[in-house]
Amino acid sequence: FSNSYELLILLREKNLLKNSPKYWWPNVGSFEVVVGAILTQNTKWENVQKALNKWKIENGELRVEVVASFDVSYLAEIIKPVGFYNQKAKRLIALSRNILRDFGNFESFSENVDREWLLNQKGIGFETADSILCYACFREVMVVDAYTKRLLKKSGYEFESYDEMKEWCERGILENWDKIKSFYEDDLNLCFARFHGKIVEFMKK
Ligand SMILES: Cn1cnc2c(N)nc[n+](C)c21
Repeated sequence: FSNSYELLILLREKNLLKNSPKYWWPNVGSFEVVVGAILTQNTKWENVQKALNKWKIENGELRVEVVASFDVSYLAEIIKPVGFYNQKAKRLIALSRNILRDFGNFESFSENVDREWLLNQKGIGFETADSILCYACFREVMVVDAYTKRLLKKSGYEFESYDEMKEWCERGILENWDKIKSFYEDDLNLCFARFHGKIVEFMKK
């Protein structure tokens, strides 16, 4: 493939998201995605699901107001399966408090947050910030991760930086946006959400 549009076409034929939620990440558009994006750092997704399921059994749906009120030891106990649980608990509580301080609630955060604000939060780097923007805030931005890097490297592409790889992934598709729109029946096509999900599922096989 010579650009990301052609890569998307190749991946689409493999029907990689048939067992996944519509936009791949479970509960897109929710605060749960923000939590999952932090929890999944340096661990397997299965561990994140374990921690989230345990959490929801005890506390019901994840809400930013509730996390902001947790003490670190209580949250660390719940998220133990993901590793680095004290650090992640501290960061999730601080992030939740900053969301309430700067935006008032999750809905306003989802509409108004930008990458800079996220990158200023402790424990949020490029991949976590872009995951939150894409899957929690419905922004058409591409998430690139170790799977993306490996796939592109295998196909002969080398990049100097995260942002250069992200730009390559976005450019090819944006240049063919009119064709893309015809693929997806609904308006909210979150193309990059599916594209990233397909790459991860392809590389996990
Ligand atoms: C949402 N999400 C984040 N990281 C994931 C992964 N590695 N594998 C599968 N899923 C669904 C994931």
